Amino acid sequence: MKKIMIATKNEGKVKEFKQLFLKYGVDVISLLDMEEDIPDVEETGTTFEQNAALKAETISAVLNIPVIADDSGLEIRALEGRPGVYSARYAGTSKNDRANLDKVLTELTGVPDENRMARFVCVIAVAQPGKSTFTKRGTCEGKIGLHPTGKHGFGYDPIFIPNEYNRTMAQLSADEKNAISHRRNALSQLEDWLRRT
Ligand SMILES: O=c1[nH]c(=O)c2ncn([C@@H]3O[C@H](COP(=O)(O)OP(=O)(O)OP(=O)(O)O)[C@@H](O)[C@H]3O)c2[nH]1
Ligand SMILES: [Mg+2]
Repeated sequence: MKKIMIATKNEGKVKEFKQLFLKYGVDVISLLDMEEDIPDVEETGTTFEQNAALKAETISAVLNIPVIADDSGLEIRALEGRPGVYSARYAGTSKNDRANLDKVLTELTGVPDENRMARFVCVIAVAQPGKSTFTKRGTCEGKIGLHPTGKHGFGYDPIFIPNEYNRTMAQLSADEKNAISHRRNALSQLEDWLRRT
């Protein structure tokens, strides 16, 4: 089976990519599979595209193989797009999912349902030795609920209600999330590259 390295240490992303790549006959490996410890790539960019490219290119250069990376996050209209690229570390550098979503809910206290619009964004970068890096962006539109609900997924899934659903992303099964997610929508745009690789 073909193998692809994803430059991430996020278990939630790895699990989803493993399932999403199955239909392309690709086995996903990640930094969590590496024996030697690979230091975190500092996410110094101000856009998802910059950070995804930074992670993919850094790890591709270290391993000298093609690498893809995912930079993703939640953009909330009433918060002018925050937490955005800072989604993983919104409540501090310890990357605590629960603290992050509690901070969002606190900031949205008193904001009525119709003003709680949000979108998940996922940018996938592909870095290959000797070739130019390219990126693809997928989104998933929805709104922020009033309370965390559901136990599937990761991150902000318990407070994100996708459009046309009355359940949070964390109440959807893995298959249901993978059919509509920002990650699915970004990966779909890589199909040509996957066929050629
Ligand atoms: O509810 C969610 N469902 C999702 O599907 C999702 N995708 C991303 N996120 C949030 O955005 C951060 C990404 O930040 P991020 O791209 O820098 O990743 P990360 O730092 O966790 O891992 P790495 O890939 O950088 O190693 C994550 O930590 C999450 O908080 C999600 N939340
Ligand atoms: Mg990160």
